[in-house]
This record gives sequence, structure tokens and C-alpha cells, in this order.
Amino acid sequence: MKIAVIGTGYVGLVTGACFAEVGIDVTCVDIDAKKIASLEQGVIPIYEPGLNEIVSRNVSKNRLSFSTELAKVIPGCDVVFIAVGTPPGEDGSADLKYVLAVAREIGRSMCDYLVVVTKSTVPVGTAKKVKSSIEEELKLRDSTLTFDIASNPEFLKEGAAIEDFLKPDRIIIGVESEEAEDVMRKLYKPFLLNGHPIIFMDVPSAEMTKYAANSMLATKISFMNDIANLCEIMGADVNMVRRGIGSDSRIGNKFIYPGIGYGGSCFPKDVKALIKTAAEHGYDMQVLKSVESVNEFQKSVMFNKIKRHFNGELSGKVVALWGLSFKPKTDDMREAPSLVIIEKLLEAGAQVKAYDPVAMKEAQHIIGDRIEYVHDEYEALIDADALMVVTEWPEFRSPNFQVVGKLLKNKVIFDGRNIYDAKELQELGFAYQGIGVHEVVPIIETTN
Ligand SMILES: NC(=O)c1ccc[n+]([C@@H]2O[C@H](COP(=O)([O-])OP(=O)(O)OC[C@H]3O[C@@H](n4cnc5c(N)ncnc54)[C@H](O)[C@@H]3O)[C@@H](O)[C@H]2O)c1
Ligand SMILES: O=c1ccn([C@@H]2O[C@H](COP(=O)(O)OP(=O)(O)O[C@H]3O[C@H](CO)[C@@H](O)[C@H](O)[C@H]3O)[C@@H](O)[C@H]2O)c(=O)[nH]1
Repeated sequence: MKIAVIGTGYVGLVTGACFAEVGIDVTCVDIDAKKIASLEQGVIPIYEPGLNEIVSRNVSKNRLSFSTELAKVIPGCDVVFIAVGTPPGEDGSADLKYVLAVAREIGRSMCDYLVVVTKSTVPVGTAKKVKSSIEEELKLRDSTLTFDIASNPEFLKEGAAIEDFLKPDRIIIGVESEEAEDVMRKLYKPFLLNGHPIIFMDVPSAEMTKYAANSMLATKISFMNDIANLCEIMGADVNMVRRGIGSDSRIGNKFIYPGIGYGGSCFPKDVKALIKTAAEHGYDMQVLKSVESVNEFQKSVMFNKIKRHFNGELSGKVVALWGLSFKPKTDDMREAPSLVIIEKLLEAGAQVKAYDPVAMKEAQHIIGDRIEYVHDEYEALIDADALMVVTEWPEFRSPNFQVVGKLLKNKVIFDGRNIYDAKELQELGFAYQGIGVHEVVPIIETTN
């Protein structure tokens, strides 16, 4: 089988590399010539664990190649995946201009039966628009060529993208014809051999499944953040409550970790887009609106705590930030809660010294030199008045607290991810504040 994947971002590149890994002949296409040149030289433009290895292995086996020329790649392909971005437009709706531009190009260049698959996250009705765009182009060519559309939303998580793609919980495919179903089943057969379920459905349901899944996960997070804030007021410990409710199999223990709000390129944009889609059809998504407002509030929680700790005066204070990316194991800074926290700290007159294992370059593109970037987590602490943990990178989980205490001016930790044990830190002489847990003040001296 021969396939093309259009768009070589997080989703397109992972999709292409993983299909090549099971023996399929894949060409990844992008309009960004710099990106393609870099990939051809073996340089992966994003940080994603394992991606480098899987790409180079499949390139060397001649199963994976790159191109900027969609028109040359399409002829001879059995399936084309559209995996370009669908960023939020000004009104929050998904901007489909990249998806539909690709659809038109496919219509202009196809020369045999083809299954055109939307892998990008797109609102219900988009596959239909893709179909119309291709039909219009074929008509302009006086062509009688036939094709099918399919919707195959992607559920991978950044930082675990390869694993998620190769071992998916489920594969969702929306189709309109038996022929397309057969092609898609054949394409995904290598994944099904490992027992991963494939669920075929109609196209609108497949498109909606993606938004419903992300919205449900975002809802779990906002709900837990709300509970965490209430725990704090009522003197309960959200870590205990989380374990207590997570052991109920109807609730489950995943995606119920409170923190500083969800970020990334998906939850914020997809929740917004679903609210917008509903509004356009006269329906009010009340739950999701609250999910959004809790999330906005949550991004300020740690800032409010640090401000209170220093009696409302942050001017001249130096804050060490551990982590910048929206989650560990990625350099993606899209909608990272760190951006909100940094703006608030700078506005209040504080200085910020930040360390992130991989996202500092990306962060610098967005924030510039308004904060200081340092070489490791301990350097960030030198002369800092407080430490704030923003991203739960594994290397931050068990630091040498003796060294942390010596380097900080004040032994104060604000833990936005609840990765530390309040009691242990208290015994070591730290003041500690997490999310939805008791604030502790040190048993022994705070300052060095
Ligand atoms: N990032 C994720 O974790 C994730 C997971 C599941 C689904 N999604 C969805 O998948 C889609 C892609 O997301 P992403 O994060 O990979 O985006 P991205 O921004 O990382 O990559 C998109 C790529 O598409 C390319 N592109 C744009 N127009 C093009 C065209 N006409 N021809 C060829 N290439 C073109 C861009 O140059 C870019 O390289 C979005 O709809 C997103 O919501 C993302
Ligand atoms: O219990 C939790 C779990 C996650 N988060 C936050 O939620 C955000 C998103 O995390 P995650 O879902 O792990 O990362 P993404 O790569 O954004 O993946 C989501 O978005 C993708 C794009 O649509 C989907 O494909 C995935 O299934 C979906 O998990 C991050 O800011 C996390 O810190 C929490 O605060 N608490």
C-alpha cells in the first residue's frame, strides 16, 4: 500500500513514521520547505520521544520519504491523510483554510480512485466540505474519477505520541462506503493484530467523537481543579480525594490530576470550537463554558499564592520556574499555562529565572528575553526568593532538597503539580504550597 500524509507536524510526522514502521510506503508532504529540507537531512523539527529513531529507521529502509510537492506525490497513492493544522479562528471556531486548500490540491492532482482521510481535528461537516472541494476541482478538469472520504481523528498525546499511535486504545473511522471501509481496515490491519479495536461509524459521528473525547478529558481536569480549590478551603487534601474517587472504576484514575490548568494545542482550542459549533446551531454548551472559565481561573492560582506569601509585594522578587512546556516530554509551548504565570509575575515586578529541559528555545520565541533562561534546574535557584514548579518533568520530581534549600534565598516552594510531599518538605524547613493541599510552614528556620 502507498499513502501520503499531508502536514508534517506532531500528528502528520508521527502518523507517517508509524505507518512506515509497519511496512507501508509513506510520503510526508508539507508546504514548509524548511521543514522538509530539515527532515531530509535527518533533523526532526520537534521534540517527541522516539520520533527521531523511528523516522531515521524508516527513511533508511526507503519506506518513508518527504516532499513539498503534493501534486507529484498523490498519483499512485491509495490513501491520503490530511493532517494539517486547524487553529482557532478569531471567534473560536476551527479554521479550515489549510484543510480545504489541501482538498483542492488533491482534486487537482489525483488520477485514480483514492480514499481521502481527514486526520486533523475538524468539526462535524468538514469531511463533506472536503468532498465538495475535491468534486469541484474534478469538475473543472471534466474528470469522472471517483474517490471516497473518511474521517479518522487522532488521539495521540504529545510526549507519548509514538506509543499512543502504535498501541491505540481504539481507532475511530467514519466512512460512507464499503470500499473505503475495506481500504481503511486493510491499512490499519497491522495495528489490529495486536488486539487494538477499530470502530467504524458514520462520518459525522467520527468527527464528533474527537471533540467529545477532548471535551470530556478537559471536563475531568477542570472538575478536579474546582474540587482541589474547595479542598483547600475546607481543609481536605485533594491528593487523598483523587485517590479515593479514582479507585471507583466508574470514575477511573486517569486525567483527574489537579494543577495549573490544562494547556497545549488541543484542549483549549477544541473545547472552544465545540462551544462555537453548538452556538452556531443554537445550542448552549453550558458545561463546557464552565470548564473553560475554571481553566482560566486555575492558571492564576499559583500566582495568587505567591503574591499572598510575599504580602502582595512581588516587586524585585526573583522567582525560579521549573518547567515551561504545557506538559512534560514536549517542547510545545502552545497555550502553556507557564505563559500566563510569567506575564503575571513580570507585571507584578518580579524577575523570572526559568529552566526547562527542552522547551527553552521555543519559549524564547514567544517570551523573548524578558525572563532569564538558565542551564539547569539548580542554577535557576541561585539568589531566587522562591521556587515554582510549573511542569512535572521527571527530573524535577526528586531533587536534592538540601541543595535546593541552600541555593534559594528563602526556603519556599510553590508546587503547581503536586509532585512533592508537603510533610517531608516541612520537616526539611521549607514553606510549601501545592494545589488543593494544606499549606505548610516550616518546623525549623525558613531563611538560610
Ligand atoms: N498535536 C497533537 O497532539 C494533536 C493530536 C491529535 C490531533 N491533532 C490535530 O491534528 C492537526 C494537526 O496538528 P499538529 O499539532 O500536528 O499541527 P502542526 O501545526 O504541528 O503541523 C501542521 C503542519 O501542516 C503544514 N501545512 C499547512 N498547510 C499545508 C498545506 N497546504 N500543505 C501541506 N502542509 C501544510 C504546516 O506547515 C505544519 O507543518 C490539528 O487539527 C490538531 O488539532 C493534534
Ligand atoms: O490529570 C491531568 C491530565 C492532564 N492535565 C493537563 O492537560 C493538558 C493536556 O495534557 P495531555 O492530554 O496529556 O496532552 P495533549 O498532547 O494535549 O493530548 C490531548 O490532546 C490531543 C490532541 O487532540 C489528543 O489527541 C489527546 O488524546 C489528548 O490527551 C496538559 O496541560 C496537562 O498538564 C492535567 O492538568 N491533569
